[in-house]
Amino acid sequence: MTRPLIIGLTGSIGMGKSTVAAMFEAAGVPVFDADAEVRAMQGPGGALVPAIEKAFPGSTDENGVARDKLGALVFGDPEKLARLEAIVHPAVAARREAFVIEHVGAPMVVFDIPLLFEKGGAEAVDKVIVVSAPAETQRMRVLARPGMTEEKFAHILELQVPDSQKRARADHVIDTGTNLEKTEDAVIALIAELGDSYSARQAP
Ligand SMILES: CC(C)(COP(=O)(O)OP(=O)(O)OC[C@H]1O[C@@H](n2cnc3c(N)ncnc32)[C@H](O)[C@@H]1O)[C@@H](O)C(=O)NCCC(=O)NCCS
Ligand SMILES: Nc1ncnc2c1ncn2[C@@H]1O[C@H](COP(=O)(O)OP(=O)(O)OP(=O)(O)O)[C@@H](O)[C@H]1O
Repeated sequence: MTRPLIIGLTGSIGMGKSTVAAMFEAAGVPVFDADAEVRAMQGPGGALVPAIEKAFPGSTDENGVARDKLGALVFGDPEKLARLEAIVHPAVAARREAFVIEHVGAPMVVFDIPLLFEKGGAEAVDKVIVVSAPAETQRMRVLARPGMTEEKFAHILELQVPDSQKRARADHVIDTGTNLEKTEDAVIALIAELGDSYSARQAP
């Protein structure tokens, strides 16, 4: 059986990636949510909790990883962030591979990966979709979130590949600067186009 077409879905903070991923899911495309996998493995009894406690003593409790505490420790300290990534990323990669095997026979699957360009992985997918909106729209969305500050937003942006570069490297860009209906129409049209490319791959 042919492996599904693997689509990497990415975009900078607040660009609407989660919303667009939900649109793919609603259209019947299986979506692997890297962030959700990380949260599950960092949650109560999660597989990564002991290793994270060992590397960052005091960063976990009975509810698993205290993400706000760990975030404050690692964002702003590249060496610590790299140490955390060395624990988290191989585990996510293993879950991703299991997901593909589970969906052999499906025409396509989406990997929702916030840091696809930042952390490598763009070469491990067949197509890259970048979700994007004007910078001012992104800014308004992000600053409206509870607990977000100008400083935190600026710092996260610094850690992320700029939107312009992501757009340039994408196979497809989904614009979320318009309304949800237009974005959904774009998602449906793209699924049809990618489905055609899958059929072509299967042709003898
Ligand atoms: C440090 C943690 C616990 C902080 O969690 P918290 O809920 O406070 O923040 P959240 O995950 O929402 O991240 C906030 C912003 O920072 C960005 N970000 C997260 N991890 C990283 C990273 N390794 N490098 C650059 N940016 C990052 C996110 O994309 C987001 O835009 C968490 O981000 C984490 O475990 N990160 C390491 C694992 C990782 O790389 N995850 C990304 C998906 S695989
Ligand atoms: N056309 C659109 N497409 C997508 N999202 C939209 C659109 N119009 C408005 N929005 C809103 O923008 C916000 C985007 O948030 P979302 O959580 O999807 O972003 P994200 O890129 O996943 O963010 P993060 O990387 O921070 O997790 C949502 O509140 C969503 O309702």
